Amino acid sequence: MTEPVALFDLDGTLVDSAPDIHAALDRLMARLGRPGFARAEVIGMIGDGVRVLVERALAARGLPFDPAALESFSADYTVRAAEATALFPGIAETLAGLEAAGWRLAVCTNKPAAATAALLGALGLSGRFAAVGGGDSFPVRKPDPGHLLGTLAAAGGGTDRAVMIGDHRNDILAARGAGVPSLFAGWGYGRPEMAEGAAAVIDSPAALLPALLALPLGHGPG
Ligand SMILES: O=C(O)COP(=O)(O)O
Ligand SMILES: [Mg+2]
Repeated sequence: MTEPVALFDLDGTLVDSAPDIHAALDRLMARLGRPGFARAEVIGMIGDGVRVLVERALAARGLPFDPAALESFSADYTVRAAEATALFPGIAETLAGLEAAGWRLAVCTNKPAAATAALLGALGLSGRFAAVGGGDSFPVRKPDPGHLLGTLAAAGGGTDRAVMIGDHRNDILAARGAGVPSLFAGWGYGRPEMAEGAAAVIDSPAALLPALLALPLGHGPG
């Protein structure tokens, strides 16, 4: 039997990345001669991938979508994604605890693969994950279950022994579509109503490890 797989969302679940996303959006706005944003506005724009993020930011400043702005944001953000971004407190212990319990770890994020790889590398997490599925790794992305299923397959796992942990409606919907249970990361960027359909809402990373280990994920390896 394959090992259980924990599929983690990235932004707002493993890492507090809003400061660097915010800074990169403000730099884009400065280049366009527009004012920057408040942190809460930026947090409300995160979750549907970089194209939608830039689209929302431009729209908030009365500007139409522009592929050049998207390219400009992406080039800047990818090399500066880890300036202020860190794991949420308690996440490192959660990952270590899962590994010690024989779980495989994976990342399923709508953040593009290049920025994801740069960020995980800067945080010293490269190699900790059996698979990393970015927002442009597959033809589809969350909430499409194909993103989760593709990441899970790359991690060598099966839907009978996997769980998705995420802070956005898209994470919960992708899991439901894939037939995988999900836990809602209450410490993240999503609004409480986005948890609908999750097996449970977890309030802090410290509470995540016991919740994961208590899940009935088929029969254990031994
Ligand atoms: O890039 C986004 O919009 C969100 O990324 P996430 O899927 O890791 O939360
Ligand atoms: Mg997220």
